[in-house]
Amino acid sequence: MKTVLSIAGTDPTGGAGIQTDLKTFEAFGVYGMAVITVVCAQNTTGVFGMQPVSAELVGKQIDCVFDDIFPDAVKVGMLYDAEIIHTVAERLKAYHAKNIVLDPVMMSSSGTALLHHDAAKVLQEELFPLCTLVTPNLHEAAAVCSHNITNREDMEQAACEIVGKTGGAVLVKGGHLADCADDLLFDGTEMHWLPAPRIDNPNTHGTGCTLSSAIACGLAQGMSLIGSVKRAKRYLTACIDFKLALGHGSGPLQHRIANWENRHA
Ligand SMILES: Nc1ncnc2c1ncn2[C@@H]1O[C@H](COP(=O)(O)OP(=O)(O)O)[C@@H](O)[C@H]1O
Ligand SMILES: Cc1ncc(COP(=O)(O)OP(=O)(O)O)c(N)n1
Repeated sequence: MKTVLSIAGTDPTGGAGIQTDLKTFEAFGVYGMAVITVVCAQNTTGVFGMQPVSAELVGKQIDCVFDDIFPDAVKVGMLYDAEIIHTVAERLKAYHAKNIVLDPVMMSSSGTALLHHDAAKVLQEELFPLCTLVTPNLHEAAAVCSHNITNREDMEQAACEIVGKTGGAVLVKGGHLADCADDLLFDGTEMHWLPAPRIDNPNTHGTGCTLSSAIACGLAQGMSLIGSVKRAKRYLTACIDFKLALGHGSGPLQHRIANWENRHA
């Protein structure tokens, strides 16, 4: 049995964070584990409160996992502050964790900051270099590169800049592009565009969490990086296209989809 660990925050309505990560792990048939970094009071309409877990307890949770069931891949999501980032980076390094996929969560779609303003630098300096893949959306990539990213040309430039800083691979997600949902994978050698039509669906809460978790599953299962990303994108597109309608805001995704493997992204 392949095992995947998510280190992330929570969403009691199940749309984002740990809850959606575990649903994704289940859909891919891997054994899912979870270390909680911050408890969030959030739903489809917004974020109403956050209580970080102490960095010490985050570290102990990670020890409990790695000392007992060593994960084949790790997905890292919301980390909240510099102290938690530092602890997570220190532990992942000490355990020689493999196949680390980082979704550098900074802001909710409703506009709430999910990362302290002084922590983005620590994230880049301490965690990015440990990762197999970093998956910023356009806003997160812009924060890392310090310039706006609004089109495919900007995305290619940002991908080069981010790989130049980290040495690992980057997936710049195009979910916030105006007319399509094309993502760009750059591994330092080749650029791979993953084209996808923009699906007319306001319910896209947790798309970034789902995508990064699905990629981690592929890596855990021994797939190549490009193979894992393409399969994850196909799965995510099917989840969005199901058009589940729950809640009063930007709703969550459906995770149990029949025959999604046979669909084009
Ligand atoms: N309306 C949509 N139609 C199709 N794919 C989408 C749509 N919205 C987002 N995606 C895809 O969901 C994934 C997450 O994208 P994005 O929204 O950019 O990240 P985040 O959730 O981190 O803000 C990407 O693969 C993106 O292309
Ligand atoms: C606990 C937690 N983690 C991450 C997010 C953000 O989710 P993401 O899939 O990156 O994007 P949106 O749902 O904001 O479009 C979150 N809200 N909570």
